Amino acid sequence: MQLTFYKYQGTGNDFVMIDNRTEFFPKNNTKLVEQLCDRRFGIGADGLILLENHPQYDFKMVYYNSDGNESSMCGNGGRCLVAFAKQMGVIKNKAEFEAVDGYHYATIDANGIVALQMKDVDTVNQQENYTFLNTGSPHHVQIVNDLKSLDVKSEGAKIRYSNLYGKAGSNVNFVHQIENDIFAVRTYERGVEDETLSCGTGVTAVAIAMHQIGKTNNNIIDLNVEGGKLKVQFDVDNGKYTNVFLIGPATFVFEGKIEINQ
Ligand SMILES: N[C@@H](CCC[C@H](N)C(=O)O)C(=O)O
Repeated sequence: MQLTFYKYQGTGNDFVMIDNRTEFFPKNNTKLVEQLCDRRFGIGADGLILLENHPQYDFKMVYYNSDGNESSMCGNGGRCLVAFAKQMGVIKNKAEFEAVDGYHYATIDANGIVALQMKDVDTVNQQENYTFLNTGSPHHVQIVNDLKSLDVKSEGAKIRYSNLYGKAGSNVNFVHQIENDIFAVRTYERGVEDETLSCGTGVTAVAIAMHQIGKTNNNIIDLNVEGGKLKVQFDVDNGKYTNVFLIGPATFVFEGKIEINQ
């Protein structure tokens, strides 16, 4: 059977998009998702996303990591899915959708900049050398001295598989402060098991963590990632972060057809 796919990227975090409103896609076929995401034997991507119908909202998001497993929220994927839904004619300039972590609202402007509302955060676990929080996905956030030369894959894997996070593991973000409200971030992603060029829930976690530990007092924060630039803004009251928005480009790359055996 031939599968039509669309490839998107958000600051270099790339995704295979599939319009599954007719529910044709074999959702439990882990091997198939893994193969479609494979950069040598498939299309190549950090994750795969299904656009599905929703009874109440504009659409539903189903997200898989490149290892083929369905996972927790993907911020860049959510932003790319909004752009894809626009391309498919499902939405115009704003969207309401459901993802694994609940309801999301988003807007998309004429330049393809997507502002995606992320879940509220009211628990930030601050430790001496790191901060842990969940922004839809679990994130370890750690400030490092030499971000440029850090071996993110091996240092990230050590933390991801450490006793700290048990079987579920965590994504791991390494951070360097550039200015009061500007941070550089490199992320090791669980489920990709490598560094990716950007992680949306990751930079959201970094922005909130840096505010919570007093590295910045701004509520609009710039995040420089390997694949580009993102912005996170939020309201904060007594340690509770609300109206959290992840803002940045979501870009269509190409579309195609691929032969699959189910
Ligand atoms: N790339 C994502 C995060 C995707 C989920 C993550 N790999 C996990 O399994 O926790 C993002 O942009 O947020």
